[in-house]
Amino acid sequence: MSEFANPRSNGTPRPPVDPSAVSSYNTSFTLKAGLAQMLKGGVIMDVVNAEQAIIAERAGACAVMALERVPADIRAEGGVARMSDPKLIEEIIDAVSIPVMAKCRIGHFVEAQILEALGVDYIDESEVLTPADQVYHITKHHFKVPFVCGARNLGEALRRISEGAAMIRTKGEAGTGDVTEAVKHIRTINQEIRKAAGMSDEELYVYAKELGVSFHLLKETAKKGRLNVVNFAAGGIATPADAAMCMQLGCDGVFVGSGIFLGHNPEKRAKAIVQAVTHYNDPKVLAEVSTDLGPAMVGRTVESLKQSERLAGRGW
Ligand SMILES: O=C(CO)[C@H](O)[C@H](O)COP(=O)(O)O
Repeated sequence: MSEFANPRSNGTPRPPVDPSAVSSYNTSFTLKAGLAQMLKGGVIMDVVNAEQAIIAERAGACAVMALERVPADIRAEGGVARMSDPKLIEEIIDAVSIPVMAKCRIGHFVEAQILEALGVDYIDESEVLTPADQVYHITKHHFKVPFVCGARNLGEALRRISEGAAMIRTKGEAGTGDVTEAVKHIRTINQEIRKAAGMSDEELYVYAKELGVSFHLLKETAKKGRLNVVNFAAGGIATPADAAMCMQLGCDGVFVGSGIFLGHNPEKRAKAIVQAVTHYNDPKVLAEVSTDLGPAMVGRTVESLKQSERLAGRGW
């Protein structure tokens, strides 16, 4: 046995690492993360059919998320939630010119392969669907299409980025219409980045171990003072004020799912939320766009949810 052989292998020599493959990983990640930068300052809206997708596009959404049921309905109906029917996704792709995202289950790399073959612009490996794997997330570097993933804290965000996620969204508690968890996750990530930014290398090594992340990625994040990919807010955003609050807390944009098409007057609310994200620092505009929208979705408070009903705990 050579001195470099792995004692646990069957003796077959491991192929040497191909440096060009490593650098193409990096190039492709840079491209995918750059693509996500183009969504900055925008609103991504959940839509369940082509008609809603057209409303979202006309309202100024920067992208749509194609799915069969918005999170509030997934929550209400229960059962196993899976990738949507390709027919629905194709109808939505045909209906709009803005990017179309679609969700696969956590760890379900075959659903991701199918979504990539359908030509979606982004895949969301989402805790809103029932996880397919209790241990592993998808190795997103293996795909050409960019992925967005949810995170509740800096550790989760950096682990997903290491796996190849080109965009992060705070998880919030989807389908509730209650913005508290989104706010908590945004604040947690911000606080943890600030903490890392004040650390020496020795301290960062220990913090990286504590968070379960790569020292180099943590150091890069600390130096930048932000994630190295865009971070959108998601989960429970139901009003223009919710959306503007997430932006003022430092997010690059927002996802709105249940809040638009389960509220009254979806067209007006969709436009109002887009305006609120654009003018998030202008209370006069926020007052104007918040006026006369009709009732927001009824929703549920996060506090009233049983542990088993919480979606944000899925993924690790
Ligand atoms: O899963 C999503 C992002 O990938 C949803 O778009 C978002 O989280 C929806 O949450 P809500 O219905 O509470 O707006």
